[in-house]
Amino acid sequence: MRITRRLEFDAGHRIPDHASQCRHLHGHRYAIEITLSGDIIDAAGEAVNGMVMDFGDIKLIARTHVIDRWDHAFLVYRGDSAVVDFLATMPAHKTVVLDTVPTAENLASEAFRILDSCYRDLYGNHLRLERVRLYETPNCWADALRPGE
Ligand SMILES: Nc1nc2c(c(=O)[nH]1)N=C([C@H](O)[C@H](O)COP(=O)(O)OP(=O)(O)OP(=O)(O)O)CN2
Ligand SMILES: [Zn+2]
Repeated sequence: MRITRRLEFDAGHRIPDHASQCRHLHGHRYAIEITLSGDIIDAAGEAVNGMVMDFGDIKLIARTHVIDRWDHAFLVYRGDSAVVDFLATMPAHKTVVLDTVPTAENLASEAFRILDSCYRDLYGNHLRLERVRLYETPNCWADALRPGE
């Protein structure tokens, strides 16, 4: 069984080498869809009975490890020194420095990398993260899958 939880957040970014508009500082209303697979838990009387994982718990983990860190932050590539240095001049600015340029593909990969170990098989139902889909705009998205799949 596969289940998916969608969350949204706002963030700024730029793609420094982009040939067109995306090299400028701008922002998006991002959406992230987290897909988990696992067996349906058969545990009468337990809060999770009949679920793969409680959607509320999927959200809580995603918020703790990704969403609350990225929401209303500027996502900047470590090598984009002009922007890294500029943001450092702003006291207490919410900046997330990444090892890759903040494309939809790289953000989806980074979210997958962070979240993979966060969704743990606590009920023996073979729970695992299957996919992180990251929408940069309603029309543009990237899917990060487990390596080799
Ligand atoms: N493969 C990728 N291509 C582009 C990315 C990306 O992350 N991966 N990112 C951008 C820009 O960040 C841009 O903000 C989005 O691109 P754009 O094509 O302009 O999307 P829009 O939704 O704004 O375009 P509409 O035509 O208005 O739908 C560029 N490319
Ligand atoms: Zn963009």
